[in-house]
Amino acid sequence: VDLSLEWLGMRMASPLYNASGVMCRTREELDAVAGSAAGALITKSCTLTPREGNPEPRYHATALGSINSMGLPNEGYPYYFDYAQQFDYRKPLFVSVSGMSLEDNLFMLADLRDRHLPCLPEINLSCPNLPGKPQLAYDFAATAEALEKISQVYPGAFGVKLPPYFDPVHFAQMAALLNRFEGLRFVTCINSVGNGLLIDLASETTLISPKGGLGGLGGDYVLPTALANVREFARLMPDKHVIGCGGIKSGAEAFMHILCGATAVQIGTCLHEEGVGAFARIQHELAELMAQKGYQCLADFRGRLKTL
Ligand SMILES: C=Cc1c(C(=O)O)[nH]c(=O)[nH]c1=O
Repeated sequence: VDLSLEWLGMRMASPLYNASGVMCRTREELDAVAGSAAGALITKSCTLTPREGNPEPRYHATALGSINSMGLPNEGYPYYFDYAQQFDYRKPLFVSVSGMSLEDNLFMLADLRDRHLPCLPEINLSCPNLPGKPQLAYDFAATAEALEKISQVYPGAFGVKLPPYFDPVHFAQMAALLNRFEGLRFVTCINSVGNGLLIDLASETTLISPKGGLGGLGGDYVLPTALANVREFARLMPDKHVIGCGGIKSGAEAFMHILCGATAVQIGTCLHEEGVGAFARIQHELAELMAQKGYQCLADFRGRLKTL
């Protein structure tokens, strides 16, 4: 069974890598992912200057997934761009960019452009946890304006991290918008399902502190929404790649994301809870499942979900 893939001029030995935000804030974490069975790695979304993030507790895992309101804690963009400068590129590296404003994004992307590095930017349009800041990608006009400016500043291939959408009209509107941008070569679906609320029954208290306990959901809670977003955007944007993210904890969910059309898949909550060993485990499970089904490679089943 062959788990390798080639896309946008990059080769990956495995379709699995980390979701931005998990196991990627420090050099040590990034090196751990780079040294694991992961097929690629991506950095924590960065801002112009370092950020502490929201008050703790700001992450909590349950049997069904996770809730987080980290608040974009990161070392500042030079830290990650310097990491990208010294990286050996034995596997693809992506840098996640999530400026606090369009100007900040344009500034960081111009710096990245001028470094002429092999890494690709994944521009985060969907952070749900900045108090007072709505998710950009839920404002279609603002998203169009941002992508116009980004395309003018950044000539290379780039991707965007999208929030989940929940309405066929929104899938269609967003896809039509994104299809206008040639340089936009991939979308990562989905970011956490924003502003959920989890409660500790015994103490009658929220599980996390920021925003009155509201946070982005990951894990089993979000798999159906993630699969729907992957399938819809893969269908509506046949010339772009869709990276699947959301609810992957075994070979089965990785298979489902690829069946929906995902080129590669990112692991968040499961990686946070299990550690980098999750990559080899899930990869093995995926290979087993493919062998049982008689598939030799990912292209044998990618995007082949059948409907009734
Ligand atoms: C970049 C901020 C994000 C964060 C965060 O740092 O709070 N959490 C998420 O689930 N998704 C994000 O995009």
